[in-house]
Amino acid sequence: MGNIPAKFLAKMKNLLQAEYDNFMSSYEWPRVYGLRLNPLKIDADQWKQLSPMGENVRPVPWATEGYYYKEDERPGKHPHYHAGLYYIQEPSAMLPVELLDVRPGHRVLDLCAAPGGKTTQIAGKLKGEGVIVSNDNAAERTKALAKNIELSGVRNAAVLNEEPPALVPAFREWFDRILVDAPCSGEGMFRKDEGMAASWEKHSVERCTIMQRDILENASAMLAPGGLLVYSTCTFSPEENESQIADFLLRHPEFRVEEVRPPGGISPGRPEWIDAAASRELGADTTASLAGTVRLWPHLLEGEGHYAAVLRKSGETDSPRASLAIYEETQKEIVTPAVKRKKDKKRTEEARHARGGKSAVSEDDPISAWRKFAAEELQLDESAEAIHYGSIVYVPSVQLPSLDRLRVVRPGWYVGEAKKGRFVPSQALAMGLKRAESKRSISWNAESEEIQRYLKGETLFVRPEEMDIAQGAAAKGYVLVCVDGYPLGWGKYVDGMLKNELSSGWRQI
Ligand SMILES: C[S@@+](CC[C@H](N)C(=O)[O-])C[C@H]1O[C@@H](n2cnc3c(N)ncnc32)[C@H](O)[C@@H]1O
Repeated sequence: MGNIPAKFLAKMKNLLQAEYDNFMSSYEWPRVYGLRLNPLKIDADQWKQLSPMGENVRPVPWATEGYYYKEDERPGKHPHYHAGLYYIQEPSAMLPVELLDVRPGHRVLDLCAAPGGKTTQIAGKLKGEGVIVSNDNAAERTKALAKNIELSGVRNAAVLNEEPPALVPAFREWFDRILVDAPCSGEGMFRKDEGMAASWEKHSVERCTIMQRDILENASAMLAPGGLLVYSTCTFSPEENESQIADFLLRHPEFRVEEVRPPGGISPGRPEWIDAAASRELGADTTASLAGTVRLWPHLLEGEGHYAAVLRKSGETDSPRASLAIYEETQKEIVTPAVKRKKDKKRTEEARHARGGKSAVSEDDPISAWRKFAAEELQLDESAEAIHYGSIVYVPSVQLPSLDRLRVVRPGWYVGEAKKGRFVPSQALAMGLKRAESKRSISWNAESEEIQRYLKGETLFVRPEEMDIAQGAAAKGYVLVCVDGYPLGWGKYVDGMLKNELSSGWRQI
């Protein structure tokens, strides 16, 4: 680890004193690898029965669905990865969402979300109820974010590409839970990613501190009274951690630190590292409460360096929206045909805007095309209203506030596109379905040649009796192709041939 900046090492020596040598020894240790099971698809018992890998993993102490695996297992190459059964995630990075106390029905904002590790973890905790609004200000990175959401089969997410101040007017005090997994100087990642060490000077601590302050400021305005905000970084610098929270608490007396007592070698925050003037201004009790934030040290646990703080906003007691349906009812607008025409036109404009100005070709009534497809090809127990942006159809899980003037990547579950009077189902639809929700499906096991060939994009030859076909449905048509019963994508069956409909970006060449 010759390229760790000397300035960083000197700072750590000064902070850690007697503990410094121990800390430094962690750079010599091998990296650990983690994956998180996706509870929207599978639980631990089912996975262990299905996969030999399930026998060789160890649980991550602070993450319900987290496991350590050995590098040579290469789970990212396995068909179960392509079916979204798990997400590969650094073990320490699994903690912030565990602290967010997400419950089904919550409205959750993941403000700095790409590439989506924590968003997919949040979605698992929502169990399909409520909504996760997932935002990142880097347009390019929102592509990976949307793909990971789709891979995980999440139906109740919206993806935005905005600067936080632009979100505030639409979402003021709207969220029950907010995660700020902040851009940071990345000091905790030097062992995992040597590139982070090389770019440390560029992403200077000072620059990051200013960005984080602004992001937190906007996040606080979007949190409902009584709600929880978790702030996390993958860096050691006190300026981006305890001092950032101290500074926030000084500006926001309506927030307090909620003490974390996690298991597994996780350490308390270090109030003694904030500067004396801030400490005096905060007062002894609030300063001491910073010990209730947490640090993950690579020399004290199996994971990289992280920091997390849980902040509660004062106000009425927070609870999941037990009466969500009633609440949503009160939010519904009365839509007359004239209002609908106006809204459709506005959505088409938004779609054009979201695609960087390219014109969206609007087909004749994409919603009817979707409904017809759903009735003919699916067995969905859904009454949710679909919306369309041009020819593309989405199913939002709850009614969001108006997204006018926002850069919208996905306003809801992207189910497909109306094309010349046909409806073409999306990869996201396939991944979000359970096998039984498609009228036609076929499944092979993970080791089969058919699965390898399907993932490469090849056409397969199948007999109708190999497929599961709902009573009354014809053999010809869209087939949900599954591995061990979990969807991988679409095929189209005609006369003994299964044409491969796996989207090009999802194929394994
Ligand atoms: C630590 S990464 C997030 C990792 C992500 N939470 C996950 O678990 O996969 C920080 C992210 O913040 C984004 N970001 C930086 N500045 C931002 C801002 N002002 N508003 C929103 N996102 C921002 C970056 O593009 C980056 O994707």
